[in-house]
Amino acid sequence: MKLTVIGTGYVGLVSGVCFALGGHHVICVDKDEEKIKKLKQMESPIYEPGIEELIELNLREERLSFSADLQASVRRSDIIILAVGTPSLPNGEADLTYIEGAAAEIAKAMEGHKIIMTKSTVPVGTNEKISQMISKYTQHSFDIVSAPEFLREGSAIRDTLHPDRIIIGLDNPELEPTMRELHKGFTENVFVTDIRSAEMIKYASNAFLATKISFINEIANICEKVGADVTEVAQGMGMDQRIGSSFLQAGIGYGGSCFPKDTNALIQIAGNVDYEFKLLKSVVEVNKGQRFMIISKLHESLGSLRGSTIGIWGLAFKPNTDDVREAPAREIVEALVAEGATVKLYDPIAATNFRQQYDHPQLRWCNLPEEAAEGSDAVCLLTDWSLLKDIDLHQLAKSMRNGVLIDGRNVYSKEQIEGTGLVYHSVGRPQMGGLSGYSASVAGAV
Ligand SMILES: NC(=O)C1=CN([C@@H]2O[C@H](COP(=O)(O)OP(=O)(O)OC[C@H]3O[C@@H](n4cnc5c(N)ncnc54)[C@H](O)[C@@H]3O)[C@@H](O)[C@H]2O)C=CC1
Ligand SMILES: O=C(O)[C@H]1O[C@H](OP(=O)(O)OP(=O)(O)OC[C@H]2O[C@@H](n3ccc(=O)[nH]c3=O)[C@H](O)[C@@H]2O)[C@H](O)[C@@H](O)[C@@H]1O
Repeated sequence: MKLTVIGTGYVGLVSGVCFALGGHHVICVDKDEEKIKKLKQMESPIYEPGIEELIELNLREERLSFSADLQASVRRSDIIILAVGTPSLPNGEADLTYIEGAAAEIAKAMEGHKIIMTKSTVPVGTNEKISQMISKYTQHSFDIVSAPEFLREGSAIRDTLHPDRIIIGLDNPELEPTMRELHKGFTENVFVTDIRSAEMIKYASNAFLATKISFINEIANICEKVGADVTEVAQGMGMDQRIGSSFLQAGIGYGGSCFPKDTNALIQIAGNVDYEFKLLKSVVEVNKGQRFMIISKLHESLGSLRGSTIGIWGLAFKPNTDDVREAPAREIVEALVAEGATVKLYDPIAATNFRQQYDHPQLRWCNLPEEAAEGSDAVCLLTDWSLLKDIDLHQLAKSMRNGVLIDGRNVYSKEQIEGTGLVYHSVGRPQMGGLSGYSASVAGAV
């Protein structure tokens, strides 16, 4: 089939590349000409493991091309896939400006029948609005399909090629065979439903996953007070198949371009029909507070942070991505700066993106985790990059001014910490190491 994918972000680029791998002819379009220029040189504008190899393979086999010309690409394709951003407006609602802009352009380009498939996450009823909008600009016939995307950044290619399920929302049943054919080879698990239900499945899924995270984080906070270990609790809970073991990893809360935005959007979708989604509001509140436990734990160990040096390991909202949108690191670093700390930052991939969004004279940029730790009073691990698991913790303790390690993602085991001399705080697990001598040394330094 001939496809145009509009938007070469995390969803559009990965989908385009994977559809090309499935044997379709794909044009990936973006209005950002810099991105298109890079892509034509086989350079990915986003960091996603494996993407550049697949771009190269598909270009070589002439199934994939890149273009900034939306209208010409639409004319050459049968199926147009919308994968543009739907960021949050200040009131939490989804901003549909990019969707509307792209829809208008598609309509103006149409010279015959097209199938328009929405992969962007859009509020219930949006596909109907897209349909009305397109009808305003063209006399040609078209079909609308809602095909929400469930990939995760960092494992986007695997998630796309082997999804748990594919959701297809349509109101013209004749489209079903074409949609099954399009996704052939990815999974047999294709669930066909109406458009509004498909739109809702996307928000409900993200909201449910966010709820699991806030739930386990509250359990973690209680564990700390009653002397239980949340990793043991989560493991024991997860053995019940009705609960499942995934998304029960306690930590500093969820970030990223989707959970924060989509939970707020669903609260608004409910609010627009006079329904107060109380549970989801609490999930969001719990998540907002959770990241600041890093600051409380620093206070517990160090007292005032004025004049202290704090190392930060991890700026991305999760490992294996360069995405810093809504990363918990941002608010934590800002709070440390406001409290008068010098902050030494390290991230293997996301530092450039973070620095473009936030920089300050109190920040020091480091190329290695050891560099961020050296001479610091405390190190806070905010992203569970796998390379951090193998750090020599004995050496770490020796290189720091005060060996406080705050592990916001429960990366280290008790065995790894024992004997290092580190004062170790994690989330929902017992603290290890003493505080002796520390408070006195900070008091002396201030
Ligand atoms: N990032 C993720 O992991 C996931 C995102 N989603 C949803 O997919 C959608 C896209 O998300 P991302 O890929 O993260 O966005 P992104 O912001 O990384 O990429 C969107 C791209 O669309 C381009 N664009 C905007 N308007 C355009 C137009 N008229 N013509 C051509 N290009 C245009 C932008 O220049 C940008 O490159 C959002 O609705 C998001 O909620 C869904 C599942 C996963
Ligand atoms: O709609 C979207 O954009 C996507 O949002 C999430 O994917 P993503 O944001 O890429 O990453 P996740 O792996 O879900 O992690 C999100 C956040 O939750 C945190 N998290 C995740 C799992 C967990 O157990 N605990 C936890 O704190 C992560 O650290 C991260 O900050 C969903 O998992 C995808 O299915 C969905 O397609």
